[in-house]
Amino acid sequence: MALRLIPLLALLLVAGLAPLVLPAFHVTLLNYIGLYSLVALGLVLLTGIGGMTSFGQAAFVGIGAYASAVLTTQYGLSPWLGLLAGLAITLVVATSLGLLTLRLAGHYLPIGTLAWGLALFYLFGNLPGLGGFGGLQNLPNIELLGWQISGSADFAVLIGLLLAASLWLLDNLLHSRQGRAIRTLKESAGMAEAMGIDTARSRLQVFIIAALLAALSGWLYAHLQRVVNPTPFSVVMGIEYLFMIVLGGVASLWGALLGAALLTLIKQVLQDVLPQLFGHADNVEMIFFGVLVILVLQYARGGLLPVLRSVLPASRPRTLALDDAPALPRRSMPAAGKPLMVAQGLLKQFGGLVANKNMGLSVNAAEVTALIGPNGAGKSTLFNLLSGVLTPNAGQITFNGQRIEGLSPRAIAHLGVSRTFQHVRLLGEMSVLENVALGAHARGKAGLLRSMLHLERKEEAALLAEATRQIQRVGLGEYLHTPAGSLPLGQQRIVEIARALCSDPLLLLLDEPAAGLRHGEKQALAQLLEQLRGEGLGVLLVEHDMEFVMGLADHIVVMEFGQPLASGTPLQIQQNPAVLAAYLGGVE
Ligand SMILES: Nc1ncnc2c1ncn2[C@@H]1O[C@H](COP(=O)(O)OP(=O)(O)OP(=O)(O)O)[C@@H](O)[C@H]1O
Repeated sequence: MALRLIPLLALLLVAGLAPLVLPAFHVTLLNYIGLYSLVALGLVLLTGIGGMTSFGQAAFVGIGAYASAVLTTQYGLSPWLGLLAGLAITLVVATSLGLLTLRLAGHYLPIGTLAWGLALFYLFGNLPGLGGFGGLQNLPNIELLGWQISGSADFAVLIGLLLAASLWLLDNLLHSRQGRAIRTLKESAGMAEAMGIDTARSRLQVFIIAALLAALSGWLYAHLQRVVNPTPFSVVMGIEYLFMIVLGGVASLWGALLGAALLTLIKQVLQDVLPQLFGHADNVEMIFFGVLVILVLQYARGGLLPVLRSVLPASRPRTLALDDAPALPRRSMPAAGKPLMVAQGLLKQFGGLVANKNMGLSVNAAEVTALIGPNGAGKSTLFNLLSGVLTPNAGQITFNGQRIEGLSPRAIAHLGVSRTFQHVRLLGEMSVLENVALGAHARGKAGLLRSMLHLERKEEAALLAEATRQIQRVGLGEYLHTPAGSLPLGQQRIVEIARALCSDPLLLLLDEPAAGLRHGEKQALAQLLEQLRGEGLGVLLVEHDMEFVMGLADHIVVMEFGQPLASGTPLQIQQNPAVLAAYLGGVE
C-alpha cells in the first residue's frame, strides 16, 4: 500500500514545487495537463477498462464549467456551490444518458456518444443565459478557508491535490470487488453475469464516475480561465481526450496522465514550429496527432505506459493480510440425494431448428450427473437453458424447489448455481486470485464509495481469503499471483472450477471440464469432483471423455437429436443397446 502511495506523493510534490522553480507559462501548461488528466482518467475507466468508447466527454467538462459560470457570474453564488451544482447536474444528465445509451452495443454506443456530445455543445451555444458562442466572462476566484486560489501557482496545488485524490480513489476502486466487476465489462460480461455480477449497473456506475471527473475538470478550467465558451467542449476535444488515453495507455490510470502530458506538450511544440513551416494554419498539429495515433495503435496498442513499464521494475501486487480474515457465511447443503435441479418437457427452437425437445433431467445433491451425446445433440443448449442464458419455448425447470425458467443467469447464480464454460472465460491479464475472487462477488456487499475509500478492507480480505482457499483446494496454490492467461489450458479450466466454487454453490454446472487436461490432471479433477460430491454438492457435467464420465458419474443422461435417449447408472448406460449402437460402440 505504502509503495502505491509513492507516485501520488511525487505528484503532489511536483504540483507544490513546480511554481517555485518553473516560469509561470510552464506552470500553466502543467495545470492544463492536470485538467486533461482528470478527464482522461475517467476515459481510461470508461473506455480502456470498461470497453465503452465515448466521444462525448468534453460535453461533461462543459456542464461542470457552465454550471459554476452561471451560478457565480449571474447569481453571485460561491464557486463551491457552482461545483456542487455542476456535479449534481452531471449526475442527472449522465444517469439519463447512460440509461438511454449504454444498452447500445458495438459501434452504436460511440455513435450515441457523438450524438449527445454534439447536442450538448450546441445547447451551450444556444441556451439563453449562457452567453451564446461568446460565452460568460469574469468568473470569480475560488476561495478555500481564506486561501484565494487565483494564479496558476495556486491552481497547480489545487489541481495536484484533486488529481492525486482521484487517482487514489480510482486505484482503490480497481483493486476492489467492484473494480474486478468493472474489469469484466469489456470482454466478459456474459461470464460476469453468470457469477452474479450486475453488469448493467457496473456500466452505468463507470459512466457516471467518468462524467463526474470530467465535470470536476470543467469547474477547475472555468475558474482558472475565468471565462467559458462552448469551443473547448466540442466533440473535437472529445476526440482529443480519446487520443490522450490511446497515446498514454488506454487501460492504466497513470497512462491517462502520461497521455495528457504527451498530447499537451507535443501540441505546444508543434504550435510553435508548424506555423513556421506551413505559414499561418489552424490546428495543423491535429494532422500530426492523427498519424501518431495510427502509429501507436499499430506498434503499441496498449499505449506508451506499458512500453515504459516493460523496462521498469515490475510493481508488486497489492496485498492484504488474509490470515485473520473472517470466514464468509456458507449456504446449508440440502440432504444427499435430494433433487436439486429438475427439468421437464423442455423445448428450445432456433427458428425452424429444434435444438431441445421434450428434454428433461434431474440432478441430485451429492451426486455427479453426466450429460453425454454426439456433437450437435443439444447438450450446450440444455446447459444454457438450465443456467438462464437461454429461455425455453416450453417446459419447466426447478432449482431447490423454485421455478427458474426465464430467470436471468445472474438471478440463477444468486440461488446457488455456478458454472464453467466450454471455451474458458478468464480475464487473461488478471491474476488467478482476482479471477477466482470474481466468483465470490455475490458474497460481498461493499458499494462503490466504500470501495473507492478502501473502507471495505475486512470484506475484501474475507473474499480474497476465500478465493485463496478455493485455489489451494484445486491444487493451484502456487499460482495465486500468476496472470491467468499464462497458464496452460488445462489449468485454466481448473481455475474456472475454483471460481465457480468461490460462489459457495449448491450445484456446479461444468461444461467439458476434462477437455485439454492431461491424464494426471484428469485424475486430479476426478478426485476433486468426488470430494465435492462428498461434501454434498450436486454436479452436472457435459463431457465427451467417456472414460472420465464412466469412472466418475453416478447418473448419466444420453441425448440424441435434442431429446433424451437413455438415462441410468454408468453400467446401465454401457449395457443399453440403443446407446451402444448409437454412441458407445467402442467403450467396454
Ligand atoms: N444460438 C443458436 N442459434 C441457432 N442454432 C443453434 C444455436 N445454438 C445451438 N444451435 C443449434 O442447435 C443444435 C444443438 O447444438 P448444441 O450446441 O446444443 O449441441 P451440443 O450437443 O452441445 O454439441 P457439441 O458437443 O458440439 O458442443 C445444433 O444444430 C446447433 O447448430
